[in-house]
Formats: sequence, structure tokens, C-alpha cells
Amino acid sequence: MIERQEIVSGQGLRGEIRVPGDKSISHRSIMLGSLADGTTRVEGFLAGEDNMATLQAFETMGIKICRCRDGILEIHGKGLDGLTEPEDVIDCGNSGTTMRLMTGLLAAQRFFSVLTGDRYLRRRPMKRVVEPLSGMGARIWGREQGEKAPLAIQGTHLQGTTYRSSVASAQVKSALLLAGLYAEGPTTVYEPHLSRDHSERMLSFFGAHVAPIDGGVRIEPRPHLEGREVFVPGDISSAAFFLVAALVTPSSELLIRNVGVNPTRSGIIDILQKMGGDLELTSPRTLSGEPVADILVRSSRLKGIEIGGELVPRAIDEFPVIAVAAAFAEGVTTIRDARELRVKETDRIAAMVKGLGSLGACIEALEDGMRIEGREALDGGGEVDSCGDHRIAMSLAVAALRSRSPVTICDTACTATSFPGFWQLLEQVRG
Ligand SMILES: O=C(O)C1=C[C@@H](OP(=O)(O)O)[C@@H](O)[C@H](O)C1
Ligand SMILES: C=C(OP(=O)(O)O)C(=O)O
Repeated sequence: MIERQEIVSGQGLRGEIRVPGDKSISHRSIMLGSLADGTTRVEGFLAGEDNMATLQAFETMGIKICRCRDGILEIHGKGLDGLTEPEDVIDCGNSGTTMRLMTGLLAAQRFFSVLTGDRYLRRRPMKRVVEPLSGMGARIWGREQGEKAPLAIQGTHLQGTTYRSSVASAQVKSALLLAGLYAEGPTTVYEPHLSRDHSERMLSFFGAHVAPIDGGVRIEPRPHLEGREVFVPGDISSAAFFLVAALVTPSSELLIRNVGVNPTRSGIIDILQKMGGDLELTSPRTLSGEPVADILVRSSRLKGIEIGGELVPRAIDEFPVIAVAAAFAEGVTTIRDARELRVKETDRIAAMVKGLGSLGACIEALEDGMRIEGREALDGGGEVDSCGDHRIAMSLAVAALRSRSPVTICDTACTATSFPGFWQLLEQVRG
């Protein structure tokens, strides 16, 4: 469904909010809950479209999942060998995480399966998981020699491996760790910079033997996974839109409660603080092996900075909205080492350069990032296109808060991918 949203600049963002559950942790809770013995209870599960694709995939493989009240899930896990062959193609929708992690898992099952997705996902690169899994003995076919979905997977016996990934990708790492649960011998993955480690944390929480080794991570096969109680914190990638919105809108003071602040995800906080943002983390705690805090944010005068290296994977989904913060900062912000942005739901470098550029921002594409020169406000208004990408839609909405003329964001239904209720929450905090 194509929808549109009009945003008119106005007063600051005030009050206290919660954002929906973490998308990455929600995916993993379904996967590991299904592979564990006994019941896993998930509180705070994100019922966005991406996670529902994962949930339905496991239902079609014979897992009973009860959607109880208050958004609580009960997953009746059937153990490592409890999945059954899906009778039909599994539709991963828009979700790269669903497709890549499940490719690793399905490669090791005793059955045949096919994964497909929407037109955005069918364009995204899959060889990054197909190739290393094939090195473990996996039998996977896809368009363009396994680069593009649909992927057909004939599950088989796998050998453990040592793999050095050329990209810092949690999806690649997690696909191999999930395959490694079933392989003969340990599986070790190295990556150029540490990507989000939710898989490692949750695997350990469920009883798997996963440990850091020489800068990489190693998993031992055939653990006994035991059903657990998982508390999913608010998604820092969703909180990011409200953090930047509050920073760039005068007279804002917003408290975001219960946000996951895992250090492999909290690059956005480091980046915004380095830009001069007034952000305070309070009540730090740990829930189901994941660090959580409340974040207080106030309007701030931001300054341009240089971003690259290890910070990039720690904030990979936040660069569209970081570009918005940079568009209102004093001086120049340069984002480098972020080539991965070109293979997300859309080419996020091209999409932000087009969207922010059409609103009057001074933004230029670099091969591996963006260069943005900040200004007081954006002069442009009119229509901008989300390109069907949830993060672009929400980032442009934040940019519109400081646009001199009203902005209509086209194709906004995609926000349901990761943030159902985004538009209502934005309306609510603007009073
Ligand atoms: O593992 C995950 O849950 C994710 C990993 C990241 O992708 P890459 O592994 O491609 O960097 C991120 O962009 C995505 O939103 C979620
Ligand atoms: C890139 C994203 O997700 P995925 O790779 O799971 O589609 C995202 O949510 O920004």
C-alpha cells in the first residue's frame, strides 16, 4: 500500500516515550526459541513486518507460537532437530536478516526449502552467506550463481569452518554461527570490525558454547538449548529518529525509556555526543544478557564531524538519520567506510542524497559515504520519496521538522517494517 504523510515544522518534542522492541533481538528470539527445548517466553517482541516474516517462517516449519496478550509470545521449541520441511516457499518479505540468518540454519536441516522476498530483498546480495556456507558443504542455489534470491536450499551435513569475512556484517556472522550449531567441529568467524553481537549473546543465554577467540568468535556444535524468558529492549535504531528529532528541534526535552544500548549498537550515541548533542544515559541495567538504559535528550547546537572505521558497523542503520543531524550541524560532516549502505533495502547513500538534496540540504554522495554541509534550516518543501525504505521515510520525516515549508513524504507504508506506530508517536511528542 502506498501512503503519504505531511509534516509541518513546529514546536519541540517533549515528554516521555518508549519505542518498539529491538528488531534484531526479536528475530533471534524466534529462531533460538524454536531450536530450544521447552517454552521460550518473549516480552517486548517487535510485531513489525520483518519480524512477522520470521515468526511465520517458523510456524510453517512446525513450531507452535502463541501470541498472548500484551505483546507476549510463547514459543514452543522442539529442539535442534525439531523443524519440519516447509510445504511452500518461505517469504522473507523485506527482511535481509530473516533471509540471511535462515539460509545458515536451513543449510543444516534434513530437508529442502526455498526462501524468497519482496522486490527490494530479491535485489540484495546473498553470496556473502551462500559462499562461506558452501565452503562448509551447504547446497544452495540462487539466481546469478547464488547472488540473488529466491534461494533453494537442500539441507545437508556441514563441516565446521574458519571464515574471514571481508565485511563487518552481523547477518553473515550469524548465518555461519547458526549453521555451526549443526556442523562437525567448531566454526570460527572473523570480521574486519565487530558487528552487532546479539546472536552471540542470545546463543550463550540459551546455553550454546560461543566464545571470543583472537578477535573472532567460535561456536561449538550440538549444544543443548533450553527455553528461556527473553526481554526485548526498545530498538536503539528506532530511538535514533527521536534522538535526532529532539536534538535538531528547538525547545525539545525527551526521555526515551528502556532502550537497548549494547556497545555494538550504540555508535549513534557516540556520534551524536561527538557532534555536541546533549544526551544522557540513566538507569543502566542488563536484561536477558543485553545492556539497557533510559536516554534523556535535549535540543542542542550540533557541529560537523568525521565518521568512519569501527564506528560504522556500530551505527550502520542510523546513517540516514545521522545525515539529517549533519544537515543542521555547523560545518561539514564526512561519513566514510560505509559502502554497505548501498546494499540495504535501497541504496541509502543515493536515497538520502536525493531526498535531503531536494529539501535544500547541501549533501554529496561519496563512493563509500556522504559529505554534508550543515545549515540553519532547509528551504525546500514539497514531495520527497522514501524509495520504499523504512529508514529513509523516517529520516526524511525528521528532516521535515526543520523545513521552512511543509514536506510530504511519499510511500510511507514501509515504516511498518521496523516501526509500527511511528507517525502516531511523532505526532504525540510534538504536542
Ligand atoms: O543482524 C542483524 O539483525 C542486522 C544486521 C545489519 O545488517 P548487516 O549484517 O548486513 O550489516 C543491519 O543492517 C540489519 O538491520 C540487522
Ligand atoms: C537493513 C535493515 O534490515 P535487513 O537487512 O534485515 O533488511 C534495516 O532494518 O535497516
